[in-house]
Amino acid sequence: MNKIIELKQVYKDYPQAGVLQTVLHGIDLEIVPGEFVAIVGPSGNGKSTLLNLLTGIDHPSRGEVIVNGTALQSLSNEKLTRWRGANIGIVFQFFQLLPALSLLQNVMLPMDFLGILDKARRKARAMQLLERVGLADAAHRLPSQVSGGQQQRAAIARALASDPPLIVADEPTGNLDAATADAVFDLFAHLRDQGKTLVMVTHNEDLADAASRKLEIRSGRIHADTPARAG
Ligand SMILES: Nc1ncnc2c1ncn2[C@@H]1O[C@H](COP(=O)(O)OP(=O)(O)OP(=O)(O)O)[C@@H](O)[C@H]1O
Repeated sequence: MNKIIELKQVYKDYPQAGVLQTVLHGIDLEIVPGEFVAIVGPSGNGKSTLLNLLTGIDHPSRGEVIVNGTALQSLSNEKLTRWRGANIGIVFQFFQLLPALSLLQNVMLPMDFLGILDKARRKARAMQLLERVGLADAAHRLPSQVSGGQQQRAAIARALASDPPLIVADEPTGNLDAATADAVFDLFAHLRDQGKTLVMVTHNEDLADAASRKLEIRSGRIHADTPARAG
């Protein structure tokens, strides 16, 4: 079967107090299109590092990362940025909204960057995405004028703007109250029904249980790789 993500013997070392520490130890992983993967495991065990590698935000010390048929280390930084915009929707805490732009402009940004659609359609699509995450009324506000949870939802809308085949999220419900977390949960279920691939780190057990596959990372290794629901 074709794969959307392939990691081959991926290692990541970081210098810590002048000594090289291995944070990921030879990860082999294949994810096929349409999978909904929850990455779980204790804090500090390499989950975010793994997401950074499979989005090309960081590179492995050794090994290969291939996403949607592209070996990420083969791309220049400039090409990688463009490639990422078209292929991956990212929902990370530090991938923040631009403070000087309204939520609507932030959601339009990936489409502006890639030159997708004409301006009127970009705006209509961005508005539609904001509606989907319950933010139609806040579309013209700046990020500083809405709550952390609303910013998080706007970031999810932005991640979907270029209609990427892959969505990668780090704690997507981390900042959200229960009702909003449920709305995000429904949105992800809808994306799964559309055949999108989702890879997310989550401590939310409901979200992890709704995944089709659960990867447990311990000490930089895949400790368990299981279908999240029986059958
Ligand atoms: N840029 C970096 N430089 C040095 N060490 C780093 C860097 N990024 C991560 N680490 C170290 O790598 C290890 C794994 O970190 P990582 O953030 O991947 O863990 P995590 O499982 O995502 O944790 P959490 O659930 O708390 O987010 C930690 O010991 C961390 O201190």
